Amino acid sequence: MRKSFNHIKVILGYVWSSSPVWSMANGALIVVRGILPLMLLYLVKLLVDEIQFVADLPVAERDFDRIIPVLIFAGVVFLINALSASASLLVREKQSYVISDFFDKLIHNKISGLDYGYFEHPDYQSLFYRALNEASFRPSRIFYGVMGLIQNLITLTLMAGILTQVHWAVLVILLLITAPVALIRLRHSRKLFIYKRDNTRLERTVNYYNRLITAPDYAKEVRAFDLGSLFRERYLKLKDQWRQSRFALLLAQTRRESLVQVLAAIAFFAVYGMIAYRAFEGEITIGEVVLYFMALQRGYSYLQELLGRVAGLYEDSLFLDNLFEFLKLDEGRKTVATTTMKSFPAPIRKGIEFRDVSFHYPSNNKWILRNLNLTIGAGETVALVGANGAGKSTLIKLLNCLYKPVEGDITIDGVSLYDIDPKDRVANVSVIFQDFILYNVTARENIWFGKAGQPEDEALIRKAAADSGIDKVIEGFEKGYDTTLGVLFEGSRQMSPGQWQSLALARSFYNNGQIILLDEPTSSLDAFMEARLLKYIRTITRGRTSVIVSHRLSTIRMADRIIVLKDDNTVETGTYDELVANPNSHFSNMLQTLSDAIR
Ligand SMILES: Nc1ncnc2c1ncn2[C@@H]1O[C@H](COP(=O)(O)OP(=O)(O)OP(=O)(O)O)[C@@H](O)[C@H]1O
Repeated sequence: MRKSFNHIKVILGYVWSSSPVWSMANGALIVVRGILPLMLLYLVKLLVDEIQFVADLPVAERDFDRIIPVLIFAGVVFLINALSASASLLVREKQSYVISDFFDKLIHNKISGLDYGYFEHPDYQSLFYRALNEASFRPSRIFYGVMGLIQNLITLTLMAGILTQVHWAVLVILLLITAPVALIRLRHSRKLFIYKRDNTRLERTVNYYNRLITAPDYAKEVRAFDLGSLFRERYLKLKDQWRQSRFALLLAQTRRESLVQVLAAIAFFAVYGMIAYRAFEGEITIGEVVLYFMALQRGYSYLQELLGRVAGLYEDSLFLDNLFEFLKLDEGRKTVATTTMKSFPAPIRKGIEFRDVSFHYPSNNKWILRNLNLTIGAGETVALVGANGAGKSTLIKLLNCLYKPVEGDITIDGVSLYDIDPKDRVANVSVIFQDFILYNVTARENIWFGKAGQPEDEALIRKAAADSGIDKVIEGFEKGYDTTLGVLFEGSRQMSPGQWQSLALARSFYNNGQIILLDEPTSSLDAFMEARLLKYIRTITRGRTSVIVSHRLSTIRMADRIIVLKDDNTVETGTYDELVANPNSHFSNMLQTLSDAIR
């Protein structure tokens, strides 16, 4: 409970700091809307008593004008009540935008600063899923829950004044019949939280199959292998499993609640009976009977609402655990204080050095690289080769600081790569990953994203497109560089995988960094495009320090030097001619195996 209370306090602090004016407007409306129901009740009582009084007068003395002021007053209060309801909706909507923007920013900033490793680690997927799902709506709900609670408290306190006029015991009875339901709900909230936490994986699997069935990325293969019915079956089976245990929880709660509701109804009618009896005895007026009946009925529903809100708040605060757990994740990139960050060496004089680098992924202790020592000289172009799974892409990820070596260090001109200001590094390293992104934005933006920190440079964009050979394709579109690419949006134009790869290359050319990292840059290109591109890669890598991962001989031959990553975590390096001339080299064995296979 204490933890929940603290969570709520933190969220309210966030909300207040993000929107003090809207919070005050909301608060004022809450007070008004807390008092108005009671005023309405009193006006009904007043009206009934006035009507009764006038009706009891001899016919000649009856004067309807007596009732008119009360009617007008009731009308005004009614109008204020209705207007305040509309204003409250508007203010809530507006403030919910501010709250949602605030938390989106908090989460987006956090997620952008997180180490890349979290995204590839299965253990964190469920935490991300829960945090991102909960964070979107729980904070607003907590704020409005607290606001509603205050409104209920104001109304109930005033209502309690009326109800004690019937009998002091009425309040106790009301509390006794509503408290058990609230306790049942509190227990259910906790169970629901534990259920959701323990079943995140199941819920994610259900969503995964839903995506496999519905998302465009999978549509081709799902049809080609006729996987639709299999996935639908799995989806329904898992969803049913997920829903059944959730329904069982709800059923248990409903059973307990129903029992308590029966007792509540009995107590309720006993109090109604008491009021009716006092009216029968002439102790109270008909107006008072109406007032008490309505106050009792409203008091009961407000009290239920209030305790329901307490349970809701408790539930929301439990779920906030997910958000806070997520916000507490380490931001590896921030471990180096901004003041001690170094600049990227410009120009690079010595080159890149791997000093005793060992690496395994956080989710698996198997070494991918072990005691790796190698240098890539300034201005040198090396081809990184090796069998599938040898660790080539991993090495590219390390050079991009997506991971840090478990042991050893990678330096540029002696400066640890991890001490360099990330912004400076991004500006100096051009990269194309094996699994590059197909951005569904315009062709121009697709290229500009290579250096989005600076304004678009039209001439450079066109040059990068021409150098990667995608210019003719883009110019062939009706809207040229303004054409939205992909299949997601109306009026878009789709390109072939090879064309997308050329575009991704244009993006990395546009970045124009001192270091160029290309992970299988020509894997989807046809022989002509590849030949053309190799010529250009040779030009842009001249004078730049480049690492090119490739399985293609044509690309490998182009490099100044070849680094072969072997399965036993050792490396072999030399020029193409040196490695081929050495019959014992791993590289020449690879080539031999290849030519035997072709023969
Ligand atoms: N995120 C990850 N978590 C755990 N292990 C991983 C992860 N990514 C890759 N691996 C493992 O690391 C090893 C090296 O993978 P990497 O992608 O670097 O190989 P590669 O040489 O680029 O292969 P390919 O030629 O197929 O592209 C593989 O055994 C792979 O299973």
